Amino acid sequence: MGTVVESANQGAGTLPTNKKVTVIFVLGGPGSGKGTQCTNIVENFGYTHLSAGDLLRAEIKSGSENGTMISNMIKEGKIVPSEVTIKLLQRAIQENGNDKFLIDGFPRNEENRAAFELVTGIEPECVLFFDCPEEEMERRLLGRNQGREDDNIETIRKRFKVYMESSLPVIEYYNSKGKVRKIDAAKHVGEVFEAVKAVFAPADEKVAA
Ligand SMILES: Nc1ncnc2c1ncn2[C@@H]1O[C@H](COP(=O)(O)OP(=O)(O)OP(=O)(O)O)[C@@H](O)[C@H]1O
Ligand SMILES: Nc1ccn([C@@H]2O[C@H](COP(=O)(O)O)[C@@H](O)[C@H]2O)c(=O)n1
Ligand SMILES: [Mg+2]
Repeated sequence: MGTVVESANQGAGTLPTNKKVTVIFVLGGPGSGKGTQCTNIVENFGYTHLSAGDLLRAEIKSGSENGTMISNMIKEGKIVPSEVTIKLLQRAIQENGNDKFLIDGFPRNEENRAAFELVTGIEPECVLFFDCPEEEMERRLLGRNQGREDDNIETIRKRFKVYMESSLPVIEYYNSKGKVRKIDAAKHVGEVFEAVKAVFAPADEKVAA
């Protein structure tokens, strides 16, 4: 498994205001544990976590003119038009003092991927892929209990279908570019994080540990 080495240019992108940032995309099926592991990465490696789903849910709560459309899409497990999600991500990056971001749950389809690259010029440093069997993801989502409107069996099945048809091809695209770091996400949280740490910790630190 490769390591994440911060460098001046590789994997960094420049936003319109010339803010130079390092971005890691965090992908995997619904309930694979992306948010859980991002919290661990933030605490240990100084990244800022941006969840596309959380930004969309906050946009609904803010009373935005797009709120009803976003809410309907989420209830149906569908992917919101890229321009909406990218604007939210761009704003969050610009407003944050950090220059290292975990972008969780994005890009979700080819349109997300291509539009983000075109608008921001950002290429991810790497893609963390949380690989988990569907039956385990279903069990986790049904037990999550966070009041999410899409954590019901009907919507969960739609989300799995969208994941298989639209999101997996994006992971395959990055895999073909050698950017994917695949993690077995079916294990316990602590074990999954051990595998995540191996991606982030530079090789010399691993030897010293
Ligand atoms: N390795 C794990 N083993 C068991 N339960 C887990 C594990 N990782 C996360 N969970 C639990 O599974 C549920 C889903 O986790 P999480 O919210 O991190 O997934 P996610 O990939 O962000 O999902 P979504 O795509 O729906 O946002 C949560 O209740 C979380 O506590
Ligand atoms: N790039 C994205 C990300 C998410 N959505 C919508 O939000 C829902 C929840 O996303 P989570 O990552 O929090 O599970 C998702 O099912 C989509 O409806 C999106 O449209 N585009
Ligand atoms: Mg999540």
